Amino acid sequence: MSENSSKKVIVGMSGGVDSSVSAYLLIQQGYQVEGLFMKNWEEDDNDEYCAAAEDLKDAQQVCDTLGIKLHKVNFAAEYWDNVFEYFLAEYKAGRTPNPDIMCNKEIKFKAFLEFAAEALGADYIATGHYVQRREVDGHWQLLRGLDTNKDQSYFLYTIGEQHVAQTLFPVGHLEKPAVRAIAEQQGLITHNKKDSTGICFIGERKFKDFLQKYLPAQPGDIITVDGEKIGRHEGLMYHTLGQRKGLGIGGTKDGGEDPWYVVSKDLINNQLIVAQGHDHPSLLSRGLTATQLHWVDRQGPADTLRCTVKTRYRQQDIPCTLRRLSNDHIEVMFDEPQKAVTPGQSAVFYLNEVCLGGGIIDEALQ
Ligand SMILES: Nc1ncnc2c1ncn2[C@@H]1O[C@H](COP(=O)(O)OP(=O)(O)OP(=O)(O)O)[C@@H](O)[C@H]1O
Repeated sequence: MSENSSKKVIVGMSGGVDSSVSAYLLIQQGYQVEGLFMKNWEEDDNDEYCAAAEDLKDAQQVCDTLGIKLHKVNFAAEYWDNVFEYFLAEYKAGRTPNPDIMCNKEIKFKAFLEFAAEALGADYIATGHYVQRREVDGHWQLLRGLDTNKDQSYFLYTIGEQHVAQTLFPVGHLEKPAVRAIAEQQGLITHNKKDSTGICFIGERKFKDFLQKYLPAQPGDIITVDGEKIGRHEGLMYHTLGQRKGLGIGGTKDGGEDPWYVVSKDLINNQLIVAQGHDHPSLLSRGLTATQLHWVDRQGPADTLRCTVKTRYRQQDIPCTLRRLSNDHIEVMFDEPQKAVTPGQSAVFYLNEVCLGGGIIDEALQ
């Protein structure tokens, strides 16, 4: 009998392939495995989008195939209060939030973890995230997933060492095609299910219509960096910095047909500020400041640190120097200027494979 057989693991079953294979691998490793499906969003009666019911059906079928129990829980109230309200408030403040990061912090590694430990007696929880963990001198580190294409550490930087210690990531050392192959071999119906996209738990809705249901749009002017009015926008919240498409404006007589890019938002005057050409200097930042910091080791760097940063998911690592301005405020200077550094998005720091933590971008430094 392996020592794992005395440990109970609750796997977050999303109805996707990664969590299906995670549950299978944990069973292979000898753990006592049960699944937990969360519902975090209540659809309207007339909502055409109801993927949650499909996902639950798939999760149940996978658990039946694997011969494990599936529990269900509803965290829609927690999601609304701690993720969705924040998401709306950030949009209102002219920023571009990342609700998936907040969802991991408040739901998967808080509500879910507490429920699994307290109500279901879990020793560990497990998820199908593509990240890894390692214990060094009695401290748990969060590492990037082996599959560089799928690495999800960017979304998990808010989780502290104690959460890493309590969580197993069974697919983090695998490449996605290998995960699908295992699912197929094991006859799991999720083996060819498409990867989820869209906002976590809200899904792939028409984003503009969805946001409009909650925040009234305020149309205003589109102004060039030189102060010339060149069009109208339907609402600042529909635009993000560095965005190229959808401005509804063509070229100008002296700028040729080069496309326009959003370089900033003037909240006071409700103006969208744009510049022409993808390499316009207004699109570039030398660095950023960030707040709402979370460090996996809970301490973070003492003063200054040479490391790398990602200012959005799937970005190449940017070499940088991080300097602490105060306990919850840092300045980060890039070795090379970067495009479209966006307030509200997260800056996540790495030392080689180790995800150190991160914060919310407050200001892009020009
Ligand atoms: N509704 C849910 N109930 C329980 N756990 C969930 C749920 N949604 C996501 N999770 C957990 O969080 C992990 C990461 O979720 P994400 O939405 O990023 O999906 P993913 O990477 O496509 O994984 P999967 O293929 O398992 O859906 C999942 O693998 C699963 O363990």
